[in-house]
Amino acid sequence: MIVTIDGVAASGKSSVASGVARALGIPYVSSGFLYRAATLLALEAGLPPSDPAPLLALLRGRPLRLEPLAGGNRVWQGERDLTPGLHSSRVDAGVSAVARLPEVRAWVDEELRALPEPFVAEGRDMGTNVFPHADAKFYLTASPRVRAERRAQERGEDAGTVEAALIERDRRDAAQSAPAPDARVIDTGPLTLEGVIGAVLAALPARTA
Ligand SMILES: Nc1ncnc2c1ncn2[C@@H]1O[C@H](COP(=O)(O)OP(=O)(O)O)[C@@H](O)[C@H]1O
Ligand SMILES: Nc1ccn([C@@H]2O[C@H](COP(=O)(O)OP(=O)(O)O)[C@@H](O)[C@H]2O)c(=O)n1
Repeated sequence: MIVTIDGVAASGKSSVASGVARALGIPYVSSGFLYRAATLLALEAGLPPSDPAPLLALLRGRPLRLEPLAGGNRVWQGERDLTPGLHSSRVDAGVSAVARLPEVRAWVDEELRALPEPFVAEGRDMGTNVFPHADAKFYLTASPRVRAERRAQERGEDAGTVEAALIERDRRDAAQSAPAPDARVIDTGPLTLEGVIGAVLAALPARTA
């Protein structure tokens, strides 16, 4: 059984996916962590985002492992835990360019499709491209201002600066981010986190919930 939760940046995907997964007693999978990990490694190695070959060689030479824990995902490269470095402003700013590369998308898709069911998968194209046959699909939205205020509070940053960066990342991600035609779209703006998790759980087909 697969439930997909896609949406724009900071719309609540990982918090909602985690809450839904806990309620169902299954793991959740953050596809963005793999894009972020690839970006971190590219930045560390000084690789240009326009050239996928050296990055793919690096990813295949020292494979990454996504650990889909219910409370929060982790990404490992051998014994090194990459997770603490995945949410810096530097990775935020570079990730869309890396995620645009078809070779990197194929690598992420392959990693995700190898994971054992059941799980809740969150990202941008889980319901459209990676798991089109998912049992239930959701797409989360909220205004840039609401999302910026939430993320600024989480990171202790200025809401105006965060909002500008979110709008720019939405623009760069537009090509790889769209609701599946059969996804239920939820505006999380007027809802609490618990409210969104409840709405998702209430909309699951009987055999899934
Ligand atoms: N409906 C909501 N109401 C209030 N805060 C929320 C809601 N959904 C998410 N948040 C908060 O917004 C922030 C961003 O959520 P997150 O799950 O990281 O989003 P995403 O995975 O889409 O980037 C977190 O601090 C989270 O607790
Ligand atoms: N399925 C996915 C997931 C993420 N991504 C890319 O990875 C970036 C980081 O994703 P994320 O889900 O961790 O980001 P947030 O929305 O949590 O800020 C996005 O801005 C996209 O560029 C993607 O292209 N496709």
